[in-house]
Amino acid sequence: MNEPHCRTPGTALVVSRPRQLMRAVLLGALASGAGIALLGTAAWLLSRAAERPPILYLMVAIVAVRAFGIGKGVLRYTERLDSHDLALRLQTVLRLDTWRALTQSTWVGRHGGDLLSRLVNDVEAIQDLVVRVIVPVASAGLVAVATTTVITLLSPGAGLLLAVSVALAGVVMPWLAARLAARSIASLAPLRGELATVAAEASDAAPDLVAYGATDAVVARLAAVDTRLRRAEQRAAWASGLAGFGQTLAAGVAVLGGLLVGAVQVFAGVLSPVNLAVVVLTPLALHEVLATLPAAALAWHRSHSALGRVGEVLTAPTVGSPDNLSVVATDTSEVPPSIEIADLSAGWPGSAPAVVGLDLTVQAGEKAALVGPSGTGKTTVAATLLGLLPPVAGTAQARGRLGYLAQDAYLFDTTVAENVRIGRRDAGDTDIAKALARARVSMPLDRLVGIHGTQVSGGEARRIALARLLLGNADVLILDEPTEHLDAPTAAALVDDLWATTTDSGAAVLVITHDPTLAARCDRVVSLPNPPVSGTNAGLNQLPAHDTPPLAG
Ligand SMILES: Nc1ncnc2c1ncn2[C@@H]1O[C@H](COP(=O)(O)OP(=O)(O)OP(=O)(O)O)[C@@H](O)[C@H]1O
Repeated sequence: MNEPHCRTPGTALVVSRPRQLMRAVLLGALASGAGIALLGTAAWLLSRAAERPPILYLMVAIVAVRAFGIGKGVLRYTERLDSHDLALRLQTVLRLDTWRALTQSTWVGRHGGDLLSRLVNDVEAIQDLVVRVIVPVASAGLVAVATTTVITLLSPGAGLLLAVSVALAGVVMPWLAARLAARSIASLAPLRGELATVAAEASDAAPDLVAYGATDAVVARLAAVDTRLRRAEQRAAWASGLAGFGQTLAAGVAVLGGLLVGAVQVFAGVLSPVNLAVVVLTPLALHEVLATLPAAALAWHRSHSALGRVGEVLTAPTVGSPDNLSVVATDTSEVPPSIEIADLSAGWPGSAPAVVGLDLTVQAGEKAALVGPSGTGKTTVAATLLGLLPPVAGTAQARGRLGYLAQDAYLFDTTVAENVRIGRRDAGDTDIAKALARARVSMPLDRLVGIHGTQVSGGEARRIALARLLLGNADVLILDEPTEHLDAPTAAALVDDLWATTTDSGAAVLVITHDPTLAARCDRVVSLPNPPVSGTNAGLNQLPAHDTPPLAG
């Protein structure tokens, strides 16, 4: 079945399956109705049985009590199946849409590390929209109308009192709970995100914090966020407790009022004593159903804020997109691999371009070095070539099978072999071992690297990432600091191998580096000057390798 992949938040999906939603509401109403009817019929049966009629007069009621008792459970179970199915579908579509939106933009990078944990919580909170808000509220509304109608038919006065108590317990109290807890609920998800960020940061930075004796400050920060979160939760709990108290009062009014009004009617001879039990006890069961509504009102607030935040991500302007990759995958037996950058201005959203007016062509079999002081935009050029950033002006295009060695290449918490296999999913262990050997890694394939590669050295991590790249048989290579963290002999040997491989295959290679020795081994060096205050990169230099300028950083 095709789910709609709209870029509007998930309410559209709920509405897009109206039949399933209506079925869940109806089943919910029937389940609650069966519970209320069970109490009403049982009340009637007990009162009538006290009059000692022939047993046959009670048979229908006895069977009805059993049917309502069994039906209540079966109907509730089927309602849960239906509503959870709808909620999980909603979650799946939202997760996919959110993931797609995140992969198509630099949204995460621009909004801090808590965004991901907040988004996970938010998408989960949206599930409540169906399970805890729409279905319980709509089904409670239906049974409230039906029960009040039945009681009004038996005793108009008791029916009126019941209607007032329903309005109090089903509308006023949930509204009050939501109003009192609105601010705390809005702050819950951001606070949970903040707590997750501080905890993750504390764990990642643990060695530095211990070394600088800064653990107390981080623990204090954790405790402060935890305290704010606990207070917000307490305020929300207090509001729903108050609403629960109001609901109990409303239920008491319905029962005692029904007893008084009903008793008067019994004495007046307009209500049978048997029906008095029904008029008095049935409202109790109805109020049990209404008791879930303050929680529904709080869940609505939570889901509503969550939908707002997820919607913000879904409707954020796309910044960079793998779908718009500036890489043209071509059959390089017909068109040689190349990198072509013309009059490129590149930069990050919200900032002035880091690079202005860059022209650079790397032909097949050629190696060019992109150098320049730290922060001058070398990695930004690579991100633009990869299609992660749209060019601010000009063009940047890679033609061929692109391989990228990122400056901070990610290592997954698995084995060396699995980290390398990402370069080519169908590669066997022999190919992986060869790629590792070419990248000068001498580790068992099944060696675990730890979270973010924490169980290997910086140089080993770099070489594992390089092996991943080599496995992919790319013919356009962008290497961001390939010799970083390596000692001089290892770096030299690794570059020898890399050069031999890429020269044989006729690859176009762009090396981003601060290493003058590596830059000197390239055919050409393009130097990025410090970013201009205004105007263009007039000082952009293309020098032969032996004229490499002194590099900063
Ligand atoms: N994700 C990002 N969002 C916003 N700005 C960024 C981002 N990454 C880098 N920048 C900014 O863009 C500019 C260029 O950064 P870039 O990483 O391209 O420089 P670089 O020349 O590669 O530096 P280095 O040699 O230190 O790696 C810098 O001012 C940097 O602060």
